[in-house]
Amino acid sequence: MADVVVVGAGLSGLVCARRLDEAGLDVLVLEARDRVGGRTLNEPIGAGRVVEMGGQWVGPNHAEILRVAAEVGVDTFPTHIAGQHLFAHAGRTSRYRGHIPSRIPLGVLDFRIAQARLERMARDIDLVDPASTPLARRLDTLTAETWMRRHMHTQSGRRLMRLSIKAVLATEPSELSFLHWLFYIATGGGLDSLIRTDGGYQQDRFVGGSQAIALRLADDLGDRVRLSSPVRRIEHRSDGVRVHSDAACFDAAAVVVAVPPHLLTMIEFEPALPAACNQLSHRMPPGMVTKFVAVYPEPFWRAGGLSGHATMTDGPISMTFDNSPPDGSPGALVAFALGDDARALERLSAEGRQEAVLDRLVELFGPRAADSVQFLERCWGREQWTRGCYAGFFGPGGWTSFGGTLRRPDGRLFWASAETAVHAHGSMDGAVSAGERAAQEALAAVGVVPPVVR
Ligand SMILES: Cc1cc2nc3c(=O)[nH]c(=O)nc-3n(C[C@H](O)[C@H](O)[C@H](O)COP(=O)(O)OP(=O)(O)OC[C@H]3O[C@@H](n4cnc5c(N)ncnc54)[C@H](O)[C@@H]3O)c2cc1C
Repeated sequence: MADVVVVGAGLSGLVCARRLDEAGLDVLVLEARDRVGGRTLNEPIGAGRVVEMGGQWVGPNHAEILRVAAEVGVDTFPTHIAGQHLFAHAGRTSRYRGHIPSRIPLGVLDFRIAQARLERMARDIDLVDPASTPLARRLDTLTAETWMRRHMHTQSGRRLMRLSIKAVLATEPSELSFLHWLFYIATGGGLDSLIRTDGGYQQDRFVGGSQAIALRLADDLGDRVRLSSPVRRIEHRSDGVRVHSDAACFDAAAVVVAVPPHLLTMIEFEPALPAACNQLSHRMPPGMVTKFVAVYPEPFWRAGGLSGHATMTDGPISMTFDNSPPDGSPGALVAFALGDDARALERLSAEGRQEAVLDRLVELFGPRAADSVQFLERCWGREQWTRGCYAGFFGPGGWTSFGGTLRRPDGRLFWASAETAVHAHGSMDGAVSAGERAAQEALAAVGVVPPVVR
């Protein structure tokens, strides 16, 4: 019998298990996939180099993931951003510097005024319980799209704001609760912090790829991590839990479920979860993102004075970055298809998607972009054990009806995952802090430390 079973070997579950292990508990991690890391994933691009197909960037305010990376000996390096960026809008591509394209001054002004207003409103958000923010219900029943239509005055400004929302949450503003958008701005330390490279969320990457952190955490835990062990059923009683996976069935004093809320529908609970918790699992859908990486012998765009970063308001991809390894060899461009664009690309064959993405890269970076030596794609909506990314978000009414159950323990059941984080919600940093918090709760439940005061 283990003290605690952790379901899911993403960053959240692995960090939780590490803390429980450090406290002297007997811990077991059950992972559905045949690998660890969940939404972080490295793909080889030759000569021992990798690119990240899942979460990859960290910013200066991501202290939790940076601390864990340092603990397991994974360094960071700056995202390559030197040079001019590209902005493709209304059929024309132009160059710019800074982090907002300046070609459409009225649109930029409209965007900046809206940003200031959003950041003012975000300062009032109660991060621990957004539903108790003043006027929460009113904010929660609006979509971000409705707010933009009411409060922004130019089509180009709205297109910039739509692009920012898609880039940050991988969802359409029409699907998103306005309260969730404000919460996300607050949890990320402001809109600039969310969209910036220097000084923001995209500032740094991990040497050897972000999945290296999960791989090292799992190495340290050794055979206490069981792969290919999807958890199908959890029986929970006042004196313990029984966790049924495809591999075996395990008894423990407590269980930490470290999977995103929408995947709870794939686990049977006995007795059934409270109604609000059951419903929450249907009310926090993930965004939709397909990530493409085109690999080249060298980062040829740098010689032309380009950074490799491009933003586009008219699809089929919305942004690109230079994703080459630290020494720039080989060259790699990462491209993101987000929300409806990613859904539209799913209707094409793999060859059709590759052609559509490379054609767009050629329009942006010139004919050499057609000559990729390797082309990778990862549609996270197609992944059985993820089903969409970057993270779960709330649509209209979600926070005020279901937010209160997001991380509330139920007897011997505890909840982790990036979606349960207060700070840097939905990110790798959030995954780590949620894992640490759930570990503290589980330790209190088995009597190792006093209960956590929330
Ligand atoms: C394309 C993409 C880009 C992103 N970009 C960034 C970024 O640049 N910076 C950033 O900070 N974040 C980014 N993110 C988000 C970040 O990767 C995630 O928030 C974080 O990795 C989530 O960790 P987690 O442990 O909470 O969840 P997950 O990584 O999803 O881990 C959950 C684990 O549980 C397993 N599982 C699910 N169901 C079961 C079951 N029934 N039984 C057993 N195991 C189960 C899954 O296989 C998975 O391994 C991105 C994500 C994606 C996909």
